[in-house]
Amino acid sequence: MEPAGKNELIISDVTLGYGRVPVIRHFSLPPLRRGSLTALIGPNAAGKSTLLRGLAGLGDITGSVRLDGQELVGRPRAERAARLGYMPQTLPSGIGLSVLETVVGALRASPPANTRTESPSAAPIQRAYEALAEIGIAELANRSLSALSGGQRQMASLAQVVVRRPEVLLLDEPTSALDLRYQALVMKQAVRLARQHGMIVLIVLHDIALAAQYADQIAILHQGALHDFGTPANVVTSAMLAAVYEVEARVEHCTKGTLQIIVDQAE
Ligand SMILES: Nc1ncnc2c1ncn2[C@@H]1O[C@H](COP(=O)(O)OP(=O)(O)OP(=O)(O)O)[C@@H](O)[C@H]1O
Repeated sequence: MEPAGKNELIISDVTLGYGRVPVIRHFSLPPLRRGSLTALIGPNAAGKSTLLRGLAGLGDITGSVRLDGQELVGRPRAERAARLGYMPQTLPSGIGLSVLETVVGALRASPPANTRTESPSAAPIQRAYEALAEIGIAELANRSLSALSGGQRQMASLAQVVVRRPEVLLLDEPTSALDLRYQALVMKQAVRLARQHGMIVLIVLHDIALAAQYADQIAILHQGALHDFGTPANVVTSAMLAAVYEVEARVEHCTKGTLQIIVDQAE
């Protein structure tokens, strides 16, 4: 029998915010398994970014975050960063550096915690090239990061996280600046990283249809608390959209588990 919490990320009773005011209050999720992709959705200012930052070790957090049964809250930032890869919503411009240099820099700053990589002994530059090729932007390797478009920079930022092969991927709106092709590419890569490398992927999305198409489960955050958690088919409902987003909308289920949300424009 597996020891308690093995292969799982368990978030329990987490509270955090800015100054004295908590944004996230007593937040818990059912265990997130290795190999799974969970979408975190919710309205603007619900606290999604705050939660991801707290999980990544940025900001004072109380409660418990256990990975493989080991408590992460209170552990040194570097240790957490090695196990949890975090892609922030606001991306650094990396002035003067090429995309490749920023990916090498990310790898050197926070080397993988273990050797669960295909080529653990490969040189950082080779690994960085591999990461860029893996997410489909090898042609950007020698471009200056600060000269990229918003979408290209988002892809480069993803490469900076993926290259480290963390056990947990925390991605804050990684598709917000991407066109349709790259949205699908990023979501497919996220699923692949979960399945092939046993990562636990937690990804903030505003596009509920995209979340429903790719996520194994969806967590809905509303005013700093968990509103619901479950499979897309179970949690994406007209009642949820009315309660959480305050919109009148229909949810139409299409083929292959996809869905369409039609918002009633009438005031
Ligand atoms: N640095 C900060 N200092 C003080 N308050 C903050 C800070 N960052 C965010 N907040 C507040 O915390 C709350 C949650 O913000 P957060 O960015 O986590 O929401 P979000 O769900 O990610 O929103 P969005 O979908 O708009 O990105 C908001 O009320 C916001 O004003």
